[in-house]
Amino acid sequence: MAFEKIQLPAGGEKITVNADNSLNVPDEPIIPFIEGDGIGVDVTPAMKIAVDAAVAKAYGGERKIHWMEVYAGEKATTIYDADTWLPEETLRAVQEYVVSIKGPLTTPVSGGIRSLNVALRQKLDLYVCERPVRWFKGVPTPVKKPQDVDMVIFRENSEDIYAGVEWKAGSAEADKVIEFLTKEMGVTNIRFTDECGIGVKPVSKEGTQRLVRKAIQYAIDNDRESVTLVHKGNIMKFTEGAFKNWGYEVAVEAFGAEPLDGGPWHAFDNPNTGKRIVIKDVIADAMLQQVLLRPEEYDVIATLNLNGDYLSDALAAQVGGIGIAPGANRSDAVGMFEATHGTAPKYAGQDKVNPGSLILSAEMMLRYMGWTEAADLILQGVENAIAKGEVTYDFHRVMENAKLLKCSEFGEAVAANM
Ligand SMILES: NC(=O)C1=CN([C@@H]2O[C@H](COP(=O)(O)OP(=O)(O)OC[C@H]3O[C@@H](n4cnc5c(N)ncnc54)[C@H](OP(=O)(O)O)[C@@H]3O)[C@@H](O)[C@H]2O)C=CC1
Ligand SMILES: O=C(O)CCC(=O)C(=O)O
Ligand SMILES: [Mg+2]
Repeated sequence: MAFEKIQLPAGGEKITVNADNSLNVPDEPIIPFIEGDGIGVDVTPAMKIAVDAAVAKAYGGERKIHWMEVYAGEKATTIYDADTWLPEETLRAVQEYVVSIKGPLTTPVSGGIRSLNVALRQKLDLYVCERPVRWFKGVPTPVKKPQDVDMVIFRENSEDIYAGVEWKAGSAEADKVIEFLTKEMGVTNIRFTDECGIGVKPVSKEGTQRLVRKAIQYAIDNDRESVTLVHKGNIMKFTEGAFKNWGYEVAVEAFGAEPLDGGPWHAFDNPNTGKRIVIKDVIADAMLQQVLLRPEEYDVIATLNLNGDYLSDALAAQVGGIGIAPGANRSDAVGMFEATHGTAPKYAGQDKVNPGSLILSAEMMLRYMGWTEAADLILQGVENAIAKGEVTYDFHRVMENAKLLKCSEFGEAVAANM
């Protein structure tokens, strides 16, 4: 079906998906992108500069990305109409073209959609939010040994309190739910039943296990030593506690893990390398201090939606901040790559912020497409630019003798340093 507002690029083809969810990536794929609100106008063009340069250098003209702009957020309201934040054809394009990339989107202050970012993930069932956290030499950080931080967060992306099942204090709906809980479910410990907001936290076995399975498979494929299930199961027994139990269960049933020293930790041998992979769990508050004090003990992390949101920004700070923290939202085949940071409105349009987060998200995208040579060049470009002290304001303000670059100039520096 044709699109109404989305313009197809002059050339290029669709990426397609095989029955086993592997991708067929043509030499000239069409990649949809959402520019993003706020600093999206700054970081998205800088990302495209770096990616186009990496692809050109890696494949000498034999491969090329054809970018196709699709709309969401404030830009969609100007292209479609004032109430259209997430057009149906954007969802269709992202699904049909399989691999896409997006800038940050503002959560509208009013209107039906709670968060466009969350809505995109839920509508496309992008249930894995993968956020790798590693340090690049030369990046200023608040910790003494940032090189010890090398973790990959697998954040469950479709459930938990992000499902948005909640009712405003004083509404008829909230009152009705409170009445049901107190009168029919025997709940006696809602402290103040008047003017009380109510939220529901759904966490399912299927939702948990499909996420944990991906995290363990990642550990196998990438020769990682451990997968840590992060939860607050001591307090939220039937949601976060169940996440932990179902996580161990999938390790046993799908990967043959066995209890380690009587449990609860488990382990199994990586079928590719023969090395042991440990499955362990840590309670979420303790985890926030563990990753600061003993980061070398943590590798792949599998966690619920809200814990993953907190943990990914906290860990990003340890390696330089969210200006350089990348991410991917994935279903079994569809991948939408996006920065960890938001729209940083006070910097919008100033060509100032760090595009590193979106550039490194594009690096994940290229690797997902199997274009590893181009992905490696992106890493090289980022590493070399930073090592030379060519950085944006966020790093510059805490570095000595560095050269202050604009956002677009950092994109060009990545391209020049491959
Ligand atoms: N996935 C998404 O699209 C996300 C969207 N959002 C949305 O973004 C909006 C703003 O959220 P907010 O909480 O302010 O968080 P932001 O991530 O937008 O900004 C917080 C601070 O982080 C720093 N920062 C963010 N991005 C960069 C960058 N590229 N380079 C350097 N520094 C950066 C800035 O710090 P400093 O001021 O110290 O320089 C900035 O003020 C909200 O509407 C929120 O809902 C939020 C998170 C994710
Ligand atoms: O959608 C939002 O506004 C916030 C999303 C977010 O914080 C994240 O994805 O890390
Ligand atoms: Mg966040």
